[in-house]
Amino acid sequence: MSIFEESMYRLIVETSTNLPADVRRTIAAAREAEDSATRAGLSLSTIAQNIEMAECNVSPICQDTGMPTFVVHTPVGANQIVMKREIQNAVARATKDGKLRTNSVDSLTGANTGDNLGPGTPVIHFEQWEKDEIDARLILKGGGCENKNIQYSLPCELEGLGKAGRDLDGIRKCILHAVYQAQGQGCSAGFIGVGIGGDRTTGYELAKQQLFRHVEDTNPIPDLAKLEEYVLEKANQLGIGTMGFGGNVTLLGCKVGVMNRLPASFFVSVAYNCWAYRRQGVLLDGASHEIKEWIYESGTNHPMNAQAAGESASAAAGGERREVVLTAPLTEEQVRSLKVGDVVILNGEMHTGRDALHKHLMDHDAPIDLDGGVIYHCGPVMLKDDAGWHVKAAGPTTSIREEPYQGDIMKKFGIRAVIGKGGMGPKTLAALQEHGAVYLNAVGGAAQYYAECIKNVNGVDFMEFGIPEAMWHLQVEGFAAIVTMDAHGNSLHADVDKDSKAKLAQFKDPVFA
Ligand SMILES: O=C(O)C[C@H](O)C(=O)O
Ligand code: SF4
Repeated sequence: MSIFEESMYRLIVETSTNLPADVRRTIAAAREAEDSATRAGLSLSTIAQNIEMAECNVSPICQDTGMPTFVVHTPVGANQIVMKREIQNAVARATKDGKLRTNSVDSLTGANTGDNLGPGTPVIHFEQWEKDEIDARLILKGGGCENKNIQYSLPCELEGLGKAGRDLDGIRKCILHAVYQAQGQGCSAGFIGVGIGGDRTTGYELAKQQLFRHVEDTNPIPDLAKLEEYVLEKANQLGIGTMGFGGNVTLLGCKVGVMNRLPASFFVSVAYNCWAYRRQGVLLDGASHEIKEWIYESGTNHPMNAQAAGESASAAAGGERREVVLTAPLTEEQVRSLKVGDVVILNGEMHTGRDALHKHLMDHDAPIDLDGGVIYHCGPVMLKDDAGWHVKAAGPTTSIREEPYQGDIMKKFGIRAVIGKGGMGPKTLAALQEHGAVYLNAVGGAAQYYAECIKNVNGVDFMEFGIPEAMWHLQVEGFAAIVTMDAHGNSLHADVDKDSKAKLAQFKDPVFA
């Protein structure tokens, strides 16, 4: 393997497994701002613990290692064709080693290429510059937060905020709205990159470029520096909180860039990144291709103090929060006794199922008996050796994508609990009540934390859907999640959405007139 390929491999592993210092400091500050006994506080403790576990296990912080996106600056005359091939080799190797999930899926057939290579993946942008070194940066941005990106075409009408015109104040409204519409589904608290101007394509590119800025930098354009500061302060008054559980911290960073536009177009493009904000970079010697320095300060010397705080949080929560230990399969009576806010500690078997499985089960039988069963919206990272399959990372995926199917499938197979993140909609809520089932919200991104609860892989069906979409039968012990939708018609997600929408309306009046 060439030195360049080896350096790219190290960049991938570091990005996927070790959150940099600036991101860690911001998450640590968020923990300070939340009462540790609240749902948001408990989730932040889990997140802190997960960050440390990922570094220690050298395993993915989150199971969704995203669309690997490289931005590489090379000296004039460097052979970019060879570099591209070597980056692809490094991606395939990191996938084989379980540092990246198999994330490249044929859009027409659904077939997973298995090595993260295929048309359009990974994304590699080259740029020449007049320096001797190579600057290679990588961002691993997952699909759940990518789905919460949004592009506004000004002027427009925004719910809660009214008219957004073609000026700084209209831009302000779009950005606040972008945070509101993401709710907890992109694993808040998040970071946003904003691109003002460009066309639809370059606007989004500019927004993503902002995610390569340092969290603690200051925008060189004074108006934008003020806007960034304003958004960070006000977005945190929306009360969406970590995972959309409600709380004081909703946004961890806001970076805004600007470029020229066409007279007819005025786009504001927003790239939403979850707390698992994985980006790193290396400066390589132009001749040897050895790593000279890392671009973002390493997280290694910034422990999250997860253990101590985690313990005190659960001790504090003990008094106020009902904790219910259950073993699957579950009975209707057990799940009907649960209420929003209860913490469920689950033991026994659960079955993963996401987009391909839900679609399939609508008009096919299940390969196993799901009566009283627990479905986990999860696409894990799995590795196989002589002893069988091992779970390398296994946090929840965004549940709302299964909204068209979930209620029907629950009733058809007698499923009693669904675990995921971000909550589900009115159709599922009605089915929970009618049939007797609950929705449990796990902490999004906490892929190492949950992987440790999985004690055995009992089996797998539908491997033809690819590793993330297959139905894994997992034996768990002490799997903790919070009831956020119960069988009595209550949904924490609906409540937080309604409250935050009312709060959004406070920011209707012009600020940057
Ligand atoms: O695909 C996944 O595992 C998770 C995804 O990033 C999500 O946030 O829904
Ligand atoms: S599950 Fe959450 S933390 Fe992981 S990539 Fe998706 S949005 Fe990010």
